[in-house]
Amino acid sequence: MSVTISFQDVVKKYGDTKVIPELTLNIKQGEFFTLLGPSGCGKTTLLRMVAGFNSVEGGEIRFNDRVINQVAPGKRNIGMVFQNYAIFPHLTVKGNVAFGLENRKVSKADIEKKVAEVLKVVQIDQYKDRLPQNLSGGQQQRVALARAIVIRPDVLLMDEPLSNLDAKLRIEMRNAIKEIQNSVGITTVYVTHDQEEAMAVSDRIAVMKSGIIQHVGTPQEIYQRPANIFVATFIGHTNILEGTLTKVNNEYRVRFSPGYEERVNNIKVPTSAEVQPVKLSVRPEEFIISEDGTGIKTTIVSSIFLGQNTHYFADLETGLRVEITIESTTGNLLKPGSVIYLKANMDKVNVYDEQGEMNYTGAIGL
Ligand SMILES: Nc1ncnc2c1ncn2[C@@H]1O[C@H](COP(=O)(O)OP(=O)(O)OP(=O)(O)O)[C@@H](O)[C@H]1O
Repeated sequence: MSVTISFQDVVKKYGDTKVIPELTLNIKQGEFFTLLGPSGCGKTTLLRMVAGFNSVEGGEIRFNDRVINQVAPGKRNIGMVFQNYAIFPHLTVKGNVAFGLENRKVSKADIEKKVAEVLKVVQIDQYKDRLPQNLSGGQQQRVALARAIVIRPDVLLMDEPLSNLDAKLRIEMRNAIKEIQNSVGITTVYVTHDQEEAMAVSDRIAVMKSGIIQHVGTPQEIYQRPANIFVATFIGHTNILEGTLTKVNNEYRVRFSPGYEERVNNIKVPTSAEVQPVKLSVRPEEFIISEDGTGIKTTIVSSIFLGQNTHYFADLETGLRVEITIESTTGNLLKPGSVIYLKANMDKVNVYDEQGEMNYTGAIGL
């Protein structure tokens, strides 16, 4: 049976170093939950704590209501998939998948039935008698996944399962993993440092930095309203511009510096300051070329034609280089040296305090 996983003030120390300080997080039953963050932020450490391979130095980890801090790894009913597959080279596909069940003393007839079922789910039943060396990387990863889910675990843990595959296969396999997880409904914790992969597979994502969760949300929430500038720049591309936020008659206006001023909706500011410096996050696709000579003055530096869109690099008068994505037209590309004026789609702009720690902007009709 699939379970909820909750972390309450969980601490991990290696020697005297706290790599995870007091982490609190709740993962829902059946959810596909991803830990995402740069190398060394503590994703694998946290996953290994759930698996029971790492000790817990403080707080509690629960499966449903049961505290599992002291439960041995073999008693947690967990399925695991790693980057290096870790399948047995001397066993056939069927033998690999049956292994966990044989260890659990399941009857022969039951093993046959369960293995056949799972091989169908992961779509490798036609290779059931092959040895792993005669399978592609993607097929081997399917075997690893089959082996993890055949025992009907309460929790499925995956640590960078796709990083050994080439780019095309990664996309194919991430779709397969998402579909398989959906069909079996096991609570899944997935670790990756690849933000695009995280967005593609997850119900929710926790973005981590230095052992601390920066933002937990759906892929849309995290992309559209990142909690702070670290998250905004880690997820997709964005431009961070300087500006000021002014309150006039209960209405907020943003001024890009240098640039122009425009009204913003959905702003919540904890201070009563009427004018304050802010940081503005504008994704490349949220710039609009202004036709009336007002806006943020920029000079085109270079362009990359990507088919449907053209990506430009341009310099502001301050020297700050920004990225702009514009739908390609059949006309000419903007040439290096061309001066254009930019405005931003204000509904999609994120307004942060001066430190970039707090997002003042509210939800976008999610
Ligand atoms: N056994 C250990 N002893 C001491 N420090 C460790 C140990 N394992 C990990 N660390 C440290 O803990 C921190 C978190 O490491 P962890 O492997 O969890 O990061 P990660 O986010 O999974 O990184 P990556 O994406 O590179 O795998 C790092 O600073 C790492 O150097």
